[in-house]
Amino acid sequence: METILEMERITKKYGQFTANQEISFALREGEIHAIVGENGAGKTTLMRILYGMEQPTSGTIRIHGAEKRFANPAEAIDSGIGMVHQHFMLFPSRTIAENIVIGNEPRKSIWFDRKQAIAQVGALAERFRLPIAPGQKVGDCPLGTQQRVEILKVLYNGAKIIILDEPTAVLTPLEVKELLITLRGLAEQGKSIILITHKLHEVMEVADRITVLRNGRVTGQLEASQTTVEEVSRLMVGRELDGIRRETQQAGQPLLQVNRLFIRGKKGKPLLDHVSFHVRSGEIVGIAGISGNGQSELVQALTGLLPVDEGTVLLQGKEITNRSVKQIREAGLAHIPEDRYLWGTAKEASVKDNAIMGHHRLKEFQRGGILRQRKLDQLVTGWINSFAIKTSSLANKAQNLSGGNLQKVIVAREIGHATPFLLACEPTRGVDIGAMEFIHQQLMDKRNRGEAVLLVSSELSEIMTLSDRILVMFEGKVVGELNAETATEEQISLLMAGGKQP
Ligand SMILES: Nc1ncnc2c1ncn2[C@@H]1O[C@H](COP(=O)(O)OP(=O)(O)OP(=O)(O)O)[C@@H](O)[C@H]1O
Repeated sequence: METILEMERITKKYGQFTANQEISFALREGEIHAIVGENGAGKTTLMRILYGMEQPTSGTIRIHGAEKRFANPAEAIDSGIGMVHQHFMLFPSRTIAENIVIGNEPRKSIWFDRKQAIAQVGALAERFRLPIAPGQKVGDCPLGTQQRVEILKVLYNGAKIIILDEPTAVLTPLEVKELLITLRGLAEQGKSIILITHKLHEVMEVADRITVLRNGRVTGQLEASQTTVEEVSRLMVGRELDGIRRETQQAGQPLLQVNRLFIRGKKGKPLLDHVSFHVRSGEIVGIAGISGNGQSELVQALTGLLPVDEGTVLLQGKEITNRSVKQIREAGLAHIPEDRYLWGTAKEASVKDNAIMGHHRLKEFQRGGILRQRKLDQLVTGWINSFAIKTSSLANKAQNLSGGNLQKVIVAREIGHATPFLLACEPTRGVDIGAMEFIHQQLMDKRNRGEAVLLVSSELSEIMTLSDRILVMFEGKVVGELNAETATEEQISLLMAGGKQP
């Protein structure tokens, strides 16, 4: 296979900090090349340089042997590079076809030629075997379809090299399978794919080669068929992973009691349909379900972000139904939100301010109405060390942190104070395997201390590893409860898809 892209000795410095250190990387035509590495290893930085979003401090990019410099993404696109971002950049009120052709629309004299756009997009989708309905509104499509639209957009613009940044993070297990098949199909048709991901099993399934980054440097370049998940994770993390320690433990009294919660929906169907369950002290209860089946509404109802129409929520015996977020937190609830950017952080604020948010009101951190800065610095520095959060300083803006490191700030903030109850939503989304194991152990320790955790996750493996009991949600209802020790992935998947418990 011919080499299409070479990145040679790329270095990127932000002030004193080196995000990429002499990284060399070659991509062959028709290959899927995974780039893996811990949070903050420099994967996204390298791709932003390739896509013209950042300029390297030094180093060379060549395409088909010719040296290139991309001042902006438009220049990278002109050279056949496309990027599918983690957060989709689509117009929800526009159709699939309009989203794909935007910026390069077919025209009949000066007017947008809608018919032609639909025909072109339809033909493109067929050629690359990406099923979509060109006339459908993007806002009505599930995330898996929206991602296909992003891929088609990149193909429409003539990309030969396609960069995908954590593409499976938001997908259901079935959508993940479909995406991996799509990627193989694209590679077979000669496209070269760079895949950034933390999911090593997916890497093993789909990639031809793997480049491992650690602290901004390349620590390994491997053929996927000749390596193992264990070897790759050792190169990523620099040590063997331990596995998590679960103590046998008798669950105690119910800490959270949810009784017949009901939220009316706009289209007649309830968003939550008389949901009842409890979580006892010393227990992790997992909620499994395909996203969009009421999990988000349940979480928002429990945390005071969405009012409920009927039913009650009790925390440590005290009613918290329809109370304010502040009141609910004061009653003993901590919350790792599912979307770290929307609910979890203030991007413009410092790492320290983000880490103490919500806790700044605690008496121990105030004296005479003034924050005890030194004490707070000590607290946050302790978290930065124990969670291995990569940041240049406490004053660094949250938006400068890599996605996984920002997630660790949120987890530290919500676990750092031993609240009796934790609602953990997608707690390891976007974090590397070392950090994932660390966060899992923190959740388990919380349970082992006799506190309680409600875990909402789209990762079945996470639910199965951590939970004592598993509840499955479908169409706003809890449709099954399983003992995690005996439950199988097949049983849970069946319930998630609306099947009956055998
Ligand atoms: N604009 C910036 N200013 C200062 N530091 C930055 C900036 N952008 C990135 N960094 C730092 O560079 C390092 C590499 O970040 P990058 O986003 O490339 O990591 P990553 O490997 O993609 O991590 P993740 O898996 O968490 O997404 C991080 O420590 C990050 O804080």
